[in-house]
Amino acid sequence: MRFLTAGESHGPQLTAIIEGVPSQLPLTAEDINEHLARRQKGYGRGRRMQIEKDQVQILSGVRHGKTTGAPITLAVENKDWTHWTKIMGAEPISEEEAQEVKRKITRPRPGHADLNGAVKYRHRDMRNVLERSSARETTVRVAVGALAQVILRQFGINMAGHVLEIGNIRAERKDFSSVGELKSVTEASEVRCSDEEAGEKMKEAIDDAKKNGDSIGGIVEVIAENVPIGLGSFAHYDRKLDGKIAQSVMSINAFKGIEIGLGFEAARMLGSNVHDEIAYEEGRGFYRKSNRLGGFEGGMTNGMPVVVHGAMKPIPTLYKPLQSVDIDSKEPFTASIERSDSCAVPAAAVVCEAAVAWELADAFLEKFGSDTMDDIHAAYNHYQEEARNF
Ligand SMILES: Cc1cc2nc3c(=O)[nH]c(=O)nc-3n(C[C@H](O)[C@H](O)[C@H](O)COP(=O)(O)O)c2cc1C
Ligand SMILES: C=C(O[C@@H]1CC(C(=O)O)=C[C@@H](OP(=O)(O)O)[C@H]1O)C(=O)O
Repeated sequence: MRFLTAGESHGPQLTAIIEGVPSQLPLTAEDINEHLARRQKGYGRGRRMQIEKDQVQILSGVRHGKTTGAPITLAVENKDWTHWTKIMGAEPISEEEAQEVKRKITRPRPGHADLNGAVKYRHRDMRNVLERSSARETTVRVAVGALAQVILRQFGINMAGHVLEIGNIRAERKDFSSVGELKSVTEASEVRCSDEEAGEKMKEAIDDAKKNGDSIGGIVEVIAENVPIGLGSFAHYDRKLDGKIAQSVMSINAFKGIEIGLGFEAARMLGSNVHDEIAYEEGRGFYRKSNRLGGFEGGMTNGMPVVVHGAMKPIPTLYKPLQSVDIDSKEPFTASIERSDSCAVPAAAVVCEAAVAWELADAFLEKFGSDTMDDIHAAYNHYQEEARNF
């Protein structure tokens, strides 16, 4: 599969075109809206989330609730667009009108794409950069990830994304018997954290940051269970699935790090405490007694749950302004802002889940075929039987 997204933060809509989705997959807008609503929630978000009510429109590739195998178009409206039609319209306008509508953005915000994008594309109005580099785009990436999860669920692969850390507040690890259980607990929490006590402290940390005009980041975790052995390949660098997941997660706005399993911690430990010993049981086949490596060896899944961590930096737009330099006057200034999230880590957990879901679903279809669901089920069942009896 492949997909492209298009759309600006304050333009009319965000759009995704997804190619390579098999036919006969049951798919409804509700399957996607559920995830869009999850992304909008979470403690620490700014006023924009009160304006938007993200709902997908399925504009092609689905008929009477089932995919046809043709490219699928998903669109999500920006409700805020009504306030921006003049500023963001596609029709040409004169210099005077441009002055009237809104002055050019010439003050780059540290931590954003503004300055690099302006130099690269030679824009003197940095709105041309910030509109597309905004994390508003993650809306439609979540829509694409929701579709990927519909595919995965057909094969019993369940996923959850949740918050492990906000600033220096860390959640206590709890044992859940299933990803579904983890998901229901975390969705009930405003910070999407399974540890109630830590969750309250996380909210306080977000409040403190906000009160001080600051922002705060954190770490999210995504878990996928019932993933078959052998998605991805050791055979070539660009087929290694852990590498593809890393690219996808790092492409999320404000993500500065990714770990699979123990991740960076593995580098500080001895080998005997890192590697997952192999066991065998008649009827079940090979399995591991532990899952420190997060379900990956040799760029391939090993049948254990896939465990991915992503680190999000604090939101760059601060009410406590940072120093910058105007690109026209070359004068220093301290940035002022109208609105911003103070923490978007709970929302980012949903985005990270979508990124991992896409890569897993793509690798799944690469292994089991991608034309029509019946054929994929047959290939999957045959392979799983072989793997159990290997
Ligand atoms: C869900 C989500 C919401 C975000 N909201 C904001 C925001 O309100 N204000 C802001 O300055 N940055 C926000 N960001 C982060 C910026 O989009 C991001 O830092 C910026 O585009 C620069 O990209 P980089 O941090 O990946 O280098 C958000 C990120 C995510 C994932
Ligand atoms: C719109 C979303 O996030 C936006 C991401 C964002 C940024 O700079 O990345 C800045 C803010 O937008 P605005 O400047 O319009 O308030 C966030 O609200 C969203 O997540 O749907």
